[in-house]
Amino acid sequence: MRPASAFRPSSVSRVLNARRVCRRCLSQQANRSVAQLLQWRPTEKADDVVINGFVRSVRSMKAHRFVALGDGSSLAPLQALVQADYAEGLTVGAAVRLTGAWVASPGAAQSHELHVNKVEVLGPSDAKTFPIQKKYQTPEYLRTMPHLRPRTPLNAVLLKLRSDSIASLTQFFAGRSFTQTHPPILTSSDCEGAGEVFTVAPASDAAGPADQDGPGSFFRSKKYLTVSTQLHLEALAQGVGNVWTLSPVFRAEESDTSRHLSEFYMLEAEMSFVDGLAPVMDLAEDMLRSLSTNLYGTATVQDLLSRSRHSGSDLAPAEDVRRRWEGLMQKDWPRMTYSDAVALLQQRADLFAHKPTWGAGLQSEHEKYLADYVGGGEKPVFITNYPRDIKAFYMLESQAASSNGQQLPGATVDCFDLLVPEFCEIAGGSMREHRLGPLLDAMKRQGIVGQQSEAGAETPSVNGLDWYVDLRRWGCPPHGGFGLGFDRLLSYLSGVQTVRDMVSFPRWFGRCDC
Ligand SMILES: NC(=O)C[C@H](N)C(=O)O
Repeated sequence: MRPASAFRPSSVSRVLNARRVCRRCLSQQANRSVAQLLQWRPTEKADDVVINGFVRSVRSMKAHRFVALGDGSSLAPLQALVQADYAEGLTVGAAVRLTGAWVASPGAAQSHELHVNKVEVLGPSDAKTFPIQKKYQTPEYLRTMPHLRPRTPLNAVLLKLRSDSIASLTQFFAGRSFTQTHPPILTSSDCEGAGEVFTVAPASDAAGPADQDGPGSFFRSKKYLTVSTQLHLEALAQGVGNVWTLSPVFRAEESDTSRHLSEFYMLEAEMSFVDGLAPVMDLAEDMLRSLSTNLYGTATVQDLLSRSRHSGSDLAPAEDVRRRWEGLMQKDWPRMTYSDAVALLQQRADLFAHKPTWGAGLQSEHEKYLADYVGGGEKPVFITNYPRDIKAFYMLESQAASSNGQQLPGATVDCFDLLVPEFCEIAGGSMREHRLGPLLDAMKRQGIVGQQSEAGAETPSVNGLDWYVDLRRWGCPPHGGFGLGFDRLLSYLSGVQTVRDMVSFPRWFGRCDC
């Protein structure tokens, strides 16, 4: 315990010199963050430093209090020393403004601390009922109060990682002259054809699904929340060339897993006049390498990587997460065809619960093996040219026979899944079928073309996708693109084990709390 006099405000006026002017600039900055202040390590005491924040914890000594103050800008809190007689209202959760002297700290846990001479309680908090505590709280418990969870230091750093990532990606695409677009959220069709759409209707149509389709309904036919903006991006790419978006998408999957959400952000890019799959994969690879290289040295990422080990298993060990960043920064990610991948898996069939079979989708145990084995447990891996019959109708049939020589041209499609170690798939893309006839054939094969023609229509009804078919009628160049699960990527890069804890307000099967 230190004597109270050690943090009494100094009234000694000092001669202004250049260094002092600089210090005054920082001390008077109105919106300086805790992170910025923690980086400032002056050798002399700096008076009149003002900081806003929330009280994370209070440790009471006889004559004074140690207050840990956070504002979401860093995992580490700022330590403030407050005389006991100034400390009224300094309770856990309170929003406060503290003014004092910024001085070197004798404690080992921090280089500097604030010796407070003025306390303003701007938003009081009843510490007895405030549910967020400094001690470890399980992710399951914190998920029950998503409105308060952003106040936890980890959630705040994750929000910063998200923001920094968006800034970096925006810069990447602008540097390549991609146009950022806003495709619609309400759509007329299920893009992937997988039937995992939410329908949209006014609350006044609550009478039932029958009311949501037909001339009496709000939109005069059934509408959905988008599952992927790809189809609209294809239309936009015909207007302005290469395009991208970061949009919310919605999937009514009844999967209760750590990797699935009902609402998530998908980064999607579409390239126009592109002759093959390789440039599309190059774009995805360059984008992720640029993102990881740009962000690795930032305070946010270093904060995440230097965190102390949590007592729970809700965060991957920092050294594993560091390896993920390093893997993304490496060049020349392996690319392997699905046929070669299945052949490789079949050699190790003894390892798997599901037998690897050509023509079936890869199970996550297969993807995990491929990511670990082909990518050496570090580099992401592209698996390409999956069988046509397990992929979406819009993918371009491969012109060559399958790489194992056993399948004819057209048995596979020009597509890829991007697998990362531990997490498996984070992105998928393809060349799109840009020719009218083959596209209609694929839609028929997959049962997307409706039974009866709409009155006066020249072609059979294609379940709300007539406009998509139309894009092939007038100047449709070869094109392709990909979609990347943004929240899943951020989970991978932060070490958060479930995507539900990556998103502040997660929605998944059975849960949409506030
Ligand atoms: N833009 C894309 O290629 C993403 C694709 N439509 C998907 O949902 O996986």
